[in-house]
Amino acid sequence: MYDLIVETSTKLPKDVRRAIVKAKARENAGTRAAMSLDTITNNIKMADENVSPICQDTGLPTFKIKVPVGANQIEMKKAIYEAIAEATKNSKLRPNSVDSITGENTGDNLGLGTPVIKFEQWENDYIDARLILKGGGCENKNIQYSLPAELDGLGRAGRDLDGIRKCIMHSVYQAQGQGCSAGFIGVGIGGDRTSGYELAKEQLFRNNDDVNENEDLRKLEEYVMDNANELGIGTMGFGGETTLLGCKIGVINRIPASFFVSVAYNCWAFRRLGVKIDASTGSINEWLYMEGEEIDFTEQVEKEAAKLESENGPKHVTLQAPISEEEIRQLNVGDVVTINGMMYTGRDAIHKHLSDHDAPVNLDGQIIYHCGPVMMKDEAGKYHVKAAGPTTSIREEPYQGDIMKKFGIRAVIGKGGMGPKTLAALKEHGGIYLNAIGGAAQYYADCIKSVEGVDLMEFGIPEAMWHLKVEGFTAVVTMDSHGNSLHEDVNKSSLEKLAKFKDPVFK
Ligand SMILES: O=C(O)C[C@H](O)C(=O)O
Ligand code: SF4
Repeated sequence: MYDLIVETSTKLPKDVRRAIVKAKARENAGTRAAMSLDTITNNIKMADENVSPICQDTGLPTFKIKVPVGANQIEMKKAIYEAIAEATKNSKLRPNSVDSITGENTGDNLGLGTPVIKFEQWENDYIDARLILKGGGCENKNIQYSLPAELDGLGRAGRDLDGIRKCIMHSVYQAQGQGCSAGFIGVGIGGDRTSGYELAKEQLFRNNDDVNENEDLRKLEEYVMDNANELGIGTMGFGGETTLLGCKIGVINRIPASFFVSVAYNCWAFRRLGVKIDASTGSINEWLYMEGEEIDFTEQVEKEAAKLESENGPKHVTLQAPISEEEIRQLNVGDVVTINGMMYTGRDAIHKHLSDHDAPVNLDGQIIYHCGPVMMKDEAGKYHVKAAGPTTSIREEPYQGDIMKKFGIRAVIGKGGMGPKTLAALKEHGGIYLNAIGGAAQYYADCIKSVEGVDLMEFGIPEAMWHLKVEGFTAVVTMDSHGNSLHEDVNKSSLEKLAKFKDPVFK
């Protein structure tokens, strides 16, 4: 179980790698989407080499285990709990289990409801154990439709295959870049609100290259894969050719009055693996999702480096805090910014705290990074960053603008963009929003040269305010101080494109 957890957190399965490489081939060199995919492939390679988490959000570990009749599930649960605690201690998982009401972090990923373990008996004599580590940003973009429904851009979605088609297209649109697109979706048709989502998540365990045995669903999967990319949302919501990397659809019966279509959205960092285990010895006999072509990311990364040197990319600016208002006003959406010097992490707990407390450090002219890192404390008590990509910024929308103005913060780094309240504050106060590449936790951890301090540790490791010294930390300006937002633009254009899918396709 320990090996399964470590491999799942640090190595993407082969089918997922192939989907990412295909996406790369579709993007034009030099575009934001291509640059993001370069960072993503580089990150996958670094996670392989460092045996460290691909993304800092190691999610809610969810195990699906098929056991021979008579296997002791109580003993197996105990083994899983032990392995989870051990993997957390060794920084292969971020401590991710928090009390829902107080926010207190248990520190070892164990607690009420975590991890999720589902057993099923079967007639075979071996154990099939599968694990998915699905992070919070993409989980928040799951969506459930109750048909009939009125959908933005698409109009009426009725209780038939075409209504289902509309729901699926809409689900990709509503996720925008916030679930770290390009993503994979699992769709569950039917059931109740619980079993529908369950079915949707089960689809994520299918091999991305398989073919649906149900003829209607096969056609629907192919339709979605052929058309969703036309929404133009692209990697990280930057615009681009690839928005969706996989679509798997399942169906179960429903009761007459209910008609649910449930969609589970998974980021590109699609961490799910499985093993076949000998039921008598406990040894691993086979790894799953490992068939087919192996992608050599080392070769990929070298090719990109050569390509980049020969190209004129977007405007490139280097910043070091404290940043002046004048420097900020010179930046525009699309500029690429490289940061050297200090930045401070702050996510949900910090933003709420700062809204009615003083800051523990002087934030005038400083940079806030929406990030909950994986940390390791060495024997001398010094912290080291093991994984540190951005978190979804929109959660801080109610606080961000006020906090920037209150403390004089000049730049915020996160992913997925922010809303109109923050955009107005950036204009009024002189601030920028920088979009880092979601999930690229190894890439950014490598840019962090030292941990200079930490405040508010009582909020737990992911939520504390870490003082980070960085070098060469690169992100894109997606909201500037002149009222421009790439996120607003992509949202608007993708809604227009969504409306093109209004007419019936499946009669
Ligand atoms: O919690 C995190 O670090 C990130 C989260 O998975 C997100 O996508 O926002
Ligand atoms: S940060 Fe992005 S890649 Fe990581 S778990 Fe969240 S959605 Fe997935």
